[in-house]
Amino acid sequence: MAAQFDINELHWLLDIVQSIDVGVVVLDRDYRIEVWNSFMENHSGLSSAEAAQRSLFELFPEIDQDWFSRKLETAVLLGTRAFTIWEQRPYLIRFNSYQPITGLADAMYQNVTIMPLRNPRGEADHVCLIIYDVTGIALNKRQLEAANLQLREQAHRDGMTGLLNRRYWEQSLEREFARYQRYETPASLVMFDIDNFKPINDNHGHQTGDEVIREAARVIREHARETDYAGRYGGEEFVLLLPDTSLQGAAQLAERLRQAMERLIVEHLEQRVSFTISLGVAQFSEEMSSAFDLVAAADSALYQSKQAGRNRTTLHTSDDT
Ligand SMILES: Nc1nc2c(ncn2[C@@H]2O[C@H](COP(=O)(O)OP(=O)(O)OP(=O)(O)O)[C@@H](O)[C@H]2O)c(=O)[nH]1
Repeated sequence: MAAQFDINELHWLLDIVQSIDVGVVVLDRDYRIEVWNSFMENHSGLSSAEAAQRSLFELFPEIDQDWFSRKLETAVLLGTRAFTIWEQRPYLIRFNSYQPITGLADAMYQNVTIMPLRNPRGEADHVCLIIYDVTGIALNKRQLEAANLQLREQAHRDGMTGLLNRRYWEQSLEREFARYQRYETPASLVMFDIDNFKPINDNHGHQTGDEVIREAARVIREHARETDYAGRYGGEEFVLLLPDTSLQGAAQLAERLRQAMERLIVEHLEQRVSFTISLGVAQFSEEMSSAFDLVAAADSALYQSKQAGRNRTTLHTSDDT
């Protein structure tokens, strides 16, 4: 009677293992498959008869054999469970993901438990793998991370132009100044302001004025390097901080910017507007005690450009201070 009960129990357990929504695989010590439940059948397209006695590594060459066998052998040696998680490796076996809404994941993300199985003599002569589909969790986390990154990025940007906003740009300036003080790496600043911008607004309207500002920002982006810090400093005032750049290098870039802006025709709401900019260029120097001394130096050079008739570049030299 008791034996009959045990067999029933075994049947139930087998039924449960067959139908649960996680992958169950049993391997012998040569990595040949002995148990392959219906989750594994459904996702791999291989019936348990087709998988039986086949080597896991032959059937799924995408498995990193060195890494996986090291993990599994350690679990057997220590007689404890081991785990692999999607954050370290997205999956053990590449299964297509059928996440209905997202369409973001081609492959199923998996967590895997590796569990040594002992025979009645206490020897771990088989290993059970339990494979969890964690695609939903992984995607949620990835989307959240991407959204947070985007939010952080947005918090650093000026909404109209996409350039760095003044607050973040000033933080970058202070970091660059600290680097200069520590390692004496040169850095220069190009600061410019659109000439006679008020009449552009007055004659063509505020929206066209905005478009001019956006176009000027686009030109800066075209000329700046990845490592430069291009920011909108005020209404129609822009800053371009150039790490590892001498005054002369910055002056060349300033002239290229000036000429590019001068050539530009902004077409907006059936209006065609051209404009010029006045620029000031300065570099970090020994006598500067704060990062903002660089802004003051470039600003005073910019002021000289305005005084001298606009549409020109002025370099700040130490004599000016
Ligand atoms: N359309 C638009 N106008 C802005 C924005 N921010 C500032 N302004 C305007 O820009 C104009 C700047 O004018 P001013 O500082 O007098 O300088 P300017 O007319 O460019 O003359 P100079 O700088 O001396 O060549 C002001 O009329 C501001 O209202 C903005 O985001 N959009």
